[in-house]
Amino acid sequence: MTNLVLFTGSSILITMNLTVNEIFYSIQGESVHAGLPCVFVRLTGCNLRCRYCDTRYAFNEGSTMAVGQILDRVASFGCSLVEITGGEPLLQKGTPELATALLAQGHEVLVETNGSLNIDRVDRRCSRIMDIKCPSSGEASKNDADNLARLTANDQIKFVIGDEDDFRFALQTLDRMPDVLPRDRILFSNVAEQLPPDLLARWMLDAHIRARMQIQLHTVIWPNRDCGV
Ligand SMILES: C[S@@+](CC[C@H](N)C(=O)[O-])C[C@H]1O[C@@H](n2cnc3c(N)ncnc32)[C@H](O)[C@@H]1O
Ligand SMILES: Nc1nc2[nH]cc(C(=O)O)c2c(=O)[nH]1
Ligand code: SF4
Ligand SMILES: [Mg+2]
Repeated sequence: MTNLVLFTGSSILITMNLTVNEIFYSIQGESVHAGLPCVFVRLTGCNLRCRYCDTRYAFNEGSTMAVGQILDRVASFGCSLVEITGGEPLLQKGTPELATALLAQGHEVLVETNGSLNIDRVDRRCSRIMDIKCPSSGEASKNDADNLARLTANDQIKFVIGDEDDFRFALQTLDRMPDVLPRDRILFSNVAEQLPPDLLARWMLDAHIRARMQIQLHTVIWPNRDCGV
């Protein structure tokens, strides 16, 4: 969707609209930024259907907003850290413009993506937090292997592990990966309420893994909330 904004004189600015599910201010619950106050812009729509997805409410529901409206809403929270998530943010044509506009306003910008689409659609000054989907998600065949060569030291990768087969898959993927990311930017998370975190911890310790374990912090803080946090 596009909006046309006409200026006096000869220049025409074309700006994009996006479909937004929710915008909220919370404690970052994932990534290397976990624990920091953060504004979340959750975009509508996803091209995958992971078996464990905790955000199905963002598949279809949303309202149209112009980039400028999103910037105003984000600014109202007075927080420098912003995450664009979804749904799948790289699906929407306006996401690159939104990310670059947030950077221009001085925000630190995280983009959470499922790894099936070209991550270079968004500015490399963003930290792209890229899931590598494991077999138990049912969507591992959608991983774009070319994304591994696009990662920069500012990005993060994430394996959401549902069982031991997923853990082995993650180890094998790391073995084959270019050595771009430091170990603290390689994240292993358990599928909430499916894989007990102590089991994942044991596997990671036994493998002497060079990666960071994560538990979704917001689900610990707000166990009974499934959106808006
Ligand atoms: C809702 S997704 C949105 C961004 C993008 N679609 C993706 O999958 O990365 C955000 C993150 O939540 C993770 N996630 C979704 N459901 C989960 C669950 N039940 N337990 C743990 N992590 C989950 C996803 O794997 C992803 O890392
Ligand atoms: N608090 C909080 N932190 C998050 N980090 C990534 C999230 C996401 O859904 O992408 C998320 C979320 O939904 N809530
Ligand atoms: S890619 Fe992300 S939003 Fe889409 S189904 Fe999987 S976890 Fe949910
Ligand atoms: Mg979430």
